[in-house]
Amino acid sequence: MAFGPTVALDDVALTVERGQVHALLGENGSGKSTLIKILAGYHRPDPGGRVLVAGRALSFGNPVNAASLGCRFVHQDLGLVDTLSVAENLFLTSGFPARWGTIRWARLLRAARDDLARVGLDLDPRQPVAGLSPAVRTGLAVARALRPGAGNVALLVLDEPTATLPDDEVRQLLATVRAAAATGAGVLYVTHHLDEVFDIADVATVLRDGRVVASSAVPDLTRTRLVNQLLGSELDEAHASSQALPPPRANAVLRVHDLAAGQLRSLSLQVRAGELVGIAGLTGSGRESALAAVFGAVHPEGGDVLVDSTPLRPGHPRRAIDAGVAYLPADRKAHGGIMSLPAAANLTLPDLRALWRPPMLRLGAERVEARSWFSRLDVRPAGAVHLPLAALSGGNQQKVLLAKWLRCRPRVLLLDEPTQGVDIGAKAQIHQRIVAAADDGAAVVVSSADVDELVALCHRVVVLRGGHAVADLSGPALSVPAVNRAALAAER
Ligand SMILES: Nc1ncnc2c1ncn2[C@@H]1O[C@H](COP(=O)(O)OP(=O)(O)OP(=O)(O)O)[C@@H](O)[C@H]1O
Repeated sequence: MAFGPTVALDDVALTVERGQVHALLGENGSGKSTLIKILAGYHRPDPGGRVLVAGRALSFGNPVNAASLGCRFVHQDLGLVDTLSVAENLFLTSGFPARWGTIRWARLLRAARDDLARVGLDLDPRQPVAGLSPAVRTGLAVARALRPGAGNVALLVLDEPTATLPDDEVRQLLATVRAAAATGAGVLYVTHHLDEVFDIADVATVLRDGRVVASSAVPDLTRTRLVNQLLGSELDEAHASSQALPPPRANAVLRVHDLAAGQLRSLSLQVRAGELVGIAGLTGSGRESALAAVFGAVHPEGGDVLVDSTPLRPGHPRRAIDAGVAYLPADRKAHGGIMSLPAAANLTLPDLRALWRPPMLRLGAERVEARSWFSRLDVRPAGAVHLPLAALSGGNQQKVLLAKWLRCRPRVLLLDEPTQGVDIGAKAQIHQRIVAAADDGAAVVVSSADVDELVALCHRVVVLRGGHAVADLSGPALSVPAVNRAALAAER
């Protein structure tokens, strides 16, 4: 299957067995999403290929046929309705049990309990979805996909279900995935996390440049072998992420005092020029809203933010940008970029001054600049600056959005989940760029569910729990177990 000159998939063959978890891995842009979109009936591949589901041929470009053959998909966007209950969400796609035009609630609740038990979820089906943790929400989407009322399930496809989940929630979700395979469905599981492959997968297939480079039984694999299959060369993973950090300067650039927003009750923080500070915490700890509140993307309920001793006006992101603050949000599709605009335009959007020759924007110069950032962050395909952002793979979109803020040479760089969806090689490149921005004098704050990432990347890590900072770890006290201990300790 090709998009113009880009061959996204080339002669791909794989078999997912019933009752097994089959991991699908590959660098950003290697073709994973394209394969899933073909299975889901979204893309029609070039003639010649075929897909059999439980022995029956899939009719390409036809989502209804994919569903009737028993293919189910849990995409990164889970498609849950927050204002409805767990039970109502379960029945949304398959229809509610009804008699004489009235919903039979008792029957619905009974069936919902069975659906939840099938994937090991201990939930009250009457509770609203809005209050559920991300892992439980994903588990609920899995339970919905496996509902017997929705027909026989032959294949369950999960697209990076753990991309931004904290460790303890990943464990919870993996148990749900195991339970899903135990129901007899074949599970195709897309991930960038190698640990998960060894935790739950029976088989791992690796794509590179649209081709299958290896398909191995997981017991026959080692981590090094898998990394080599992914990257096509040796990569010293430890070296890639843990690097000697340049020391921070003396002057505090960012001062946050008693900030409150959403689940964040009180955050006070000083970040010096050249300093990399991590923010850790479980779902609900206040971590998710912390950086958005500092930037003003959400209106804080209280507190002050100062950049170089000048207070920012709360809830006014444009003022924050003018003061030299850059913010990469966690949800790149909703808030991070404009998917329909070319990648080059996304890159230059926050600061067009150098490209503006009234009454025209110098589009040629914009492309030249975008190409140079593409090469610095190894965005692929290298010549794709003119393509809409939506046409880049997820990990490459993330690199473009990071480049957009690095280009502004911010005084304060706020990064929410900066390496979500990026492959292990690209993660190391992104870390190097973030360290370079700090070395250039930026005060950097990184919020991430990935504690390994924070410990490898930051001078110190502030741990949030119950909306408050409960630990500030640095030097020898900074380690993955220490951060996890602080994040998990009993609520105050
Ligand atoms: N609609 C499209 N138009 C043009 N090119 C596309 C389109 N969709 C995908 N591509 C290209 O096809 C290739 C494969 O992309 P795909 O999204 O399948 O990668 P992926 O393995 O899912 O990557 P990631 O891990 O970053 O999500 C990439 O080079 C991508 O830019």
